[in-house]
Amino acid sequence: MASSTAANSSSIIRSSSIPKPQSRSTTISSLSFLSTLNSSSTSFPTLRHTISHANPIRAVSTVDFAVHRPAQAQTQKQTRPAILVSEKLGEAGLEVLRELSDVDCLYDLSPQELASKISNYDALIVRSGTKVTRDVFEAAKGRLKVVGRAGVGIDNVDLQAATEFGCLVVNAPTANTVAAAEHGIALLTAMSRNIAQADASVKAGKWQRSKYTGVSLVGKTLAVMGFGKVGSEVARRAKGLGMHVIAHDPYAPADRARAIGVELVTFEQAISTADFISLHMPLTPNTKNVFNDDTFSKMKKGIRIINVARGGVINEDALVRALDSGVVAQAALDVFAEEPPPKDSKLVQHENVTVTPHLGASTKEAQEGVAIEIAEAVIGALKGELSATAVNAPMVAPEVLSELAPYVQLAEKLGRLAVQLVKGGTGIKAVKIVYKSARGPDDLDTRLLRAMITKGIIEPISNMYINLVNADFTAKQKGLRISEERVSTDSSLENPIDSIKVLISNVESKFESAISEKGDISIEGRVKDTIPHLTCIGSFGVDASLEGNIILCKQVDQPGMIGTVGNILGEHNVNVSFMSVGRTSRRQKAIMAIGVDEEPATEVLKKIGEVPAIEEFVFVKL
Ligand SMILES: NC(=O)c1ccc[n+]([C@@H]2O[C@H](COP(=O)([O-])OP(=O)(O)OC[C@H]3O[C@@H](n4cnc5c(N)ncnc54)[C@H](O)[C@@H]3O)[C@@H](O)[C@H]2O)c1
Ligand SMILES: O=C(O)[C@H](O)COP(=O)(O)O
Repeated sequence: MASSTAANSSSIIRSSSIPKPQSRSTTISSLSFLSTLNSSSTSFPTLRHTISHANPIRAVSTVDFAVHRPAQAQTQKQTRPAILVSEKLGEAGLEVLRELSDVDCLYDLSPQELASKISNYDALIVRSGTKVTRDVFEAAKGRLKVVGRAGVGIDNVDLQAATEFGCLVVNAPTANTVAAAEHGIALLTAMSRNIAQADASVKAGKWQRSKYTGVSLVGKTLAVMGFGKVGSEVARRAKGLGMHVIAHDPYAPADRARAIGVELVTFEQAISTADFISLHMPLTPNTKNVFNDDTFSKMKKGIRIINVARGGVINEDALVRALDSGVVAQAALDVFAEEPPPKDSKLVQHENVTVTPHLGASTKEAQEGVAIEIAEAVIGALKGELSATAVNAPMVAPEVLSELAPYVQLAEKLGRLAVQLVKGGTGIKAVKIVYKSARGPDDLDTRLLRAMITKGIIEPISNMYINLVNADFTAKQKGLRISEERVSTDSSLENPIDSIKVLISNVESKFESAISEKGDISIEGRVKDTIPHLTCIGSFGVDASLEGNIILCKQVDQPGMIGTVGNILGEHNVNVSFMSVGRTSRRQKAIMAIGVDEEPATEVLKKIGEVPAIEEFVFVKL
C-alpha cells in the first residue's frame, strides 16, 4: 500500500504537468453558436447568412475541432478573426466577411510579402493567382486556420503542407461552373469562325473574307475530357449546337452521361475520333502534360483544341509543334502553364491560337456567386463548422454532425482519460476503438470520432494541436496505429452509438485497475442525457460524468470510504462535484470516481492515497 501510494504520488505530479486542455463543456444552442466556445482568440457575432438553427445540443468539440488551436498558438484576447483577401473578390462576399471579421484586401503581394504578413491572419482567401506554398504555412506560425479558394481549382495551394499544418482548405466549387462552360463554348465558336483573328484584321484596315473561312460545328464530334461540372455543362450546350458529343472521364458515372446523351469513351477513343477536344479535368500529377507529343500524334489531323481547365495539362511546346505540323489546326486557350505567359510565348503568338487571360470564371454573376460561396465557407470554417467544400478534410453532413456532437465530445474525453492512465503518458503504439451500435456501417460515420480520440490522446502529451484535417496524418507520423471495430447491438436505432470503448495495448498503466483481463488499458463510455459518461474502467463498471477533475481510487469495498475521502477533500476546501462507486462484487474491490471542482494539492492526494483501504489512485483532468 505504502509503495503503491508513493508510486502514485509521483504519477500525480506527472499528471498535473500535463498541459491544461481548453475547457469545452458549455451548453450551446445550435451549431452556428459553437463559435462562442470554439477559440480563445476569435469571437463571432451571430451570423446572418445560411445558418441553420438546430435543436439545442450539448456539444463543443464538433466545431472547435475544425480549427481550434491550443492556448499557446493563440492570443488570449477575444478579437474578431482577421482575414487576408489576396485577389479581387466580389463585393457581396466581402460584405459577408466584414460582418464577422476584419478584412484586409491586399492584392498583388509578392511571395515574400505574403509570407511576411500571413502570421497576422486567421484566414486567407485567394483565386488562382496566389501560390499558397509550404513557405506560407510555415510563415503563418500556426495562426492560419483556413485557406479559402474563391473558385474550383486548388492546384495553387499546397494541400499536403496545409494538411500537415492542420489548416483547412475550402473552395467554392459551384458558382463559376456555368461561366466556365459558357467561356468554353465562346472559345469553341470564336475559334471555329476565326472571330478574334478576323476582328484584328478588320481593325487593321483589311478585308480578308476568304482567309477567315471557318469550319462548321454541326455534326462534328466533340470530345469532352473531364466530365465533371463544367465538362457536362459544355457537353449539354455543344449538343444544342448539333455536335456529336463524347466524353472521357475515368470517374464519371455513366448514367449522368447517358442522361445528357453523351457516350463515355476511353482516352484513346476520345482523342482518335474527335474533331474538337475540350479540356475540363483538374491539374493533378496524373493529368500534368497529358497532352504531349505522343498524344497529339494519335489525334485526327486538323483537330481543334479548347482549354479552359488548366494550362499544365498540355505540354505547351508539344502543342506548338502540333500546330506547326498541322496536326492541331487551331487551339483556343484560356489557361497557361505559367500565368501570365511569357510575352514572347510562341504558343500565344501563334496565328492559329486564340487566347484569353484566364477569364473562364470572370462574369459578374459568377464572381458575386463565388465570393459569397467562399465567404460563407471560410466564415463557417472559422466558426468551427465542418465545411461541405472542405478539400483536405472529410466532409460531414450537418445533420450527421449534429447527431454525433455529444459522441464527439465523449470520444475526445475518452482519449484524454486513456492517455492519462498510461504510465509516463508515452510509448503508445496501438489504440483500438470499439463502437457498440445498432446502426449498420453505412449509417455510422466514425471518422470524426476516431479523429477526436486521436486528438484526446495526442494533445495532452505533445505541443501539437489536432483537428479533423490533420488527425490521421499526425497519428501516422507518431507511429500510432488506430484500429476500429463495430459491435452490433439490438438496441434502439435512434441513438447512433450505444458506447465507445478505447483500448491501449502494450503499455503500463499508472492505475493498474484500468488494465483489462487481456492486458490492455480499457475504458468505455456512453452518452447519457447528452453528457459523456465513463461506464467501465478495466473490469470495473462505474458511472462518472467525464468532465473536469476526477480522482479515481481503487479500494476495498467497505463502509465509510466516501465519508473518509470526502472529509480529506473538505478539510482542504476542495469541493466535490460527484462521487460514484462501482465494484466487482460486495465487500470485494471497488472503484470510486470523485469529481472535484478544484485541483487538489499534491499533499491532499497523498493523504487520500494513505487511507488504508485505498490500494491505488490517479488524478486526471479532462
Ligand atoms: N478557366 C477558368 O476560369 C475555370 C473556371 C472553372 C473551372 N476551371 C477548371 O476547370 C476544371 C474543371 O472544373 P469543374 O468545376 O468541372 O471540376 P469537377 O471536379 O466538377 O470536374 C473535373 C472532372 O475531371 C475528371 N477527371 C479527373 N481526372 C481526370 C482524367 N485524368 N481524365 C479525365 N477526367 C478526369 C473528374 O472525374 C471530374 O469529373 C478544373 O481544372 C477547374 O480548375 C477553370
Ligand atoms: O478554377 C477556377 O475556379 C478557375 O480557374 C477560376 O480561377 P480565378 O478565380 O482565378 O478566375
